Amino acid sequence: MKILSVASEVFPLIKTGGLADVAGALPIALAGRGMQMRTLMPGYPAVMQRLGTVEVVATFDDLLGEPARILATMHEGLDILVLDAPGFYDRPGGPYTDATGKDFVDNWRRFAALSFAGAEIARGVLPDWQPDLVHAHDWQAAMTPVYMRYTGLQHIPTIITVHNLAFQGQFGADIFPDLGLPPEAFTVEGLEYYGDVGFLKGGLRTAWSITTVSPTYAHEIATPEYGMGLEGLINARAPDLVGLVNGIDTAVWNPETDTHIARTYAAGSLKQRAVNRQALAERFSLVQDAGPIFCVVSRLTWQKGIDLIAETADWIVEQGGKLAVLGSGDQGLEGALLAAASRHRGRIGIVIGYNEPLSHLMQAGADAILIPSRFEPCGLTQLYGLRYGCVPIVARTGGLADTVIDANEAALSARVATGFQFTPINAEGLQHALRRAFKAYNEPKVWARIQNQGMKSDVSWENSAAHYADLYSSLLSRV
Ligand SMILES: Nc1ncnc2c1ncn2[C@@H]1O[C@H](COP(=O)(O)OP(=O)(O)O[C@H]2O[C@H](CO)[C@@H](O)[C@H](O)[C@H]2O)[C@@H](O)[C@H]1O
Repeated sequence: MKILSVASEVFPLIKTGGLADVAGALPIALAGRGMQMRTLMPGYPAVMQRLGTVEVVATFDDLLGEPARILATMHEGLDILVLDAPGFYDRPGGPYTDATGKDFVDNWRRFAALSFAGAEIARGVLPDWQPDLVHAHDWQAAMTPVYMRYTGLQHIPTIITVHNLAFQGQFGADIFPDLGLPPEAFTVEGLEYYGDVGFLKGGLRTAWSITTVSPTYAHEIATPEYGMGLEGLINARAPDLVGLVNGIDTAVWNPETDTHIARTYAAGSLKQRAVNRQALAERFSLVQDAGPIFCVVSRLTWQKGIDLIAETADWIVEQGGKLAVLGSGDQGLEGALLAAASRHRGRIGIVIGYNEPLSHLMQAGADAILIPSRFEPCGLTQLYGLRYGCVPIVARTGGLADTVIDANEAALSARVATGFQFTPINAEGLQHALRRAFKAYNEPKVWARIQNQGMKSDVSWENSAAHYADLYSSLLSRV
């Protein structure tokens, strides 16, 4: 089976968040099941620099206003198609924002172009490869099924995966004439969204099937509380919606072989973690005492509940805990955390920025990872935590609820507990979970049992890849 995946970021070529991890790991997991997935992504400067040998497989004189080419290459086992369109992608900044962090004003055109190219590949513009099915990720690729629907390709199955409904790609109606679509695409059956153009809305309306990244989130987004205005549409499409929990790349995230950590270890040699713990404490200038180190690796945003961390930081220190935070994002939250760190030197350490190797050391050295998200479609850092014996303390929402087994009395005695969950999602809820975590931490046998059980959890792609493969097959059987 030939599948085209379309995504705006793919690890290890470029990553700003969890989407990249998933877009980079799923093709490899599917390869073992006889599926050939090629991934179309934009040629940002960071991507172009990393490419080895490329072959030009298609050219466009005018792709929504710019000349463009599609380059084919293999990169660390991934079959990549790069959309090389310098007018759209060759500029300083990140994938979506300029160097000052502001969204590019032409993001609608940049990602409509990506989607347009995806639809052209589905039409057969590559010399010897045409996909049987197209799988688009998030709003940046969501126009792919829209273009396919309105340009005569509706017979090819399409899937849109929602990694985060909060990001919808909504733009003024004035862009519509430049999208190269027939007028009927700007109706409630297509792109029209409260008078605007909604890229994700259009994808959700036109794709054959919708997936999101956990069963709980699939239920949640059908409610006004989590639906972000799209709950009506999500409900209407409920028969075509499924929640499939993400896996992680267990080769990249493997404490037995990880080259980013100070000492490798396995479930049977958890004592070796102490070396990583010490390296972590040094990196964050934390005192070396017996109190637990809680870490946070996250975008620093309201979604991720980082304000709850700031609110709880003093209390954690009072209880004898330490806090190591790696992340960047909202300036107010960065400021609040930096202020907490300067109040508690040696007890709270903050690194502002994005640092992939350091994120590995944190999972390998911290005792627990805090994830107090207000909503969390799946969450990956709790899965890394499980794999690394870094006990996850999570809000009971979305994929966090689906992947962590709360250490309540029953789960502890049945030896199935892998972490701590809390609700309501506020500072009191978090403190309550932390109180339970401190107690367990002070009973080394109990803590080790939770760590060990977590390390036994299946966080690989095996299960999910099988579900995706079944979904692809069932869609193809409808052709
Ligand atoms: N400062 C930093 N330095 C280094 N690494 C950092 C970092 N900040 C974050 N990361 C890394 O970025 C990734 C973030 O993953 P999350 O699951 O939290 O996803 P995110 O909210 O980006 O994505 C969305 O998509 C994913 C994938 O489907 C869903 O799991 C999630 O719920 C949804 O919100 C992790 O690999 C994490 O280690």
